Amino acid sequence: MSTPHNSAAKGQIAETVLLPGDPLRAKFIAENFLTDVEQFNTVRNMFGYTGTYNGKKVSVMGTGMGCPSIGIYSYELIHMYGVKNLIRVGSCGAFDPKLNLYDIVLAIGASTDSNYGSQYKLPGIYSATASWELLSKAKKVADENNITATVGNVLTSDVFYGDDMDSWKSWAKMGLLAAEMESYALYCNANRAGVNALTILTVSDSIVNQTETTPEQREKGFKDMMKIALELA
Ligand SMILES: O=P(O)(O)O[C@H]1O[C@H](CO)[C@@H](O)[C@H]1O
Ligand SMILES: O=c1cc[nH]c(=O)[nH]1
Repeated sequence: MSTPHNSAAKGQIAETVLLPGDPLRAKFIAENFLTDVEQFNTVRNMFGYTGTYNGKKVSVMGTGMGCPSIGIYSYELIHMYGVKNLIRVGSCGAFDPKLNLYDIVLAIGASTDSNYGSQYKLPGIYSATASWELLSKAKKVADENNITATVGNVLTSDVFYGDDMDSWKSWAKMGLLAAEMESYALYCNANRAGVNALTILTVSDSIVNQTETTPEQREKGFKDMMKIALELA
């Protein structure tokens, strides 16, 4: 079997899949953290791999950027490939001044300016939330490994270069920690289907402090994020 976007055969994808936005980050994870790696997808260069971590089968696949893109890939992973645990490993821009570069954020919920949730025709506004099972385990792994991980609400935005570059301040007033572009759609798809999803983010820049990571810092932060995500498999 295959889909318009994924050439994997049924059974080639593990029940737990790590989902970076960048397909090259998927390649990096497969090459540096997994053994016995098999590539299952190259369609649109959205690389997907399955391998082994600590004796457990785990997959990793890029999602692209934004709700429509992760919406497609996560839907297919859940409904066509039987994936049960979807763990986004992404970067974010921090609103909270207490967040340092390459700190980890565990997104307990995602607020949004996206219209993704309108498809469900709900009589109100949906709060998209993470799997408690994955979230509590991720926090435990972080604590045990002395990794600073802040749990909170994030903004999933449809825009990276918004017309109003100060709009983040209104979200920050509501306690949101950081901005990224995919978690709301991921959580909607997972919750609608009754499977588990969690977003783990590395702070790649601070919108409030006007700072950004060097490549070296990014590498360290991203490694912490991978460690937490892979321990959930
Ligand atoms: O690093 P990734 O996972 O792509 O995540 C963030 O980076 C991209 C924007 O540069 C958006 O996809 C945003 O969510
Ligand atoms: O500022 C940022 C950084 C990463 N990802 C985003 O969506 N925004």
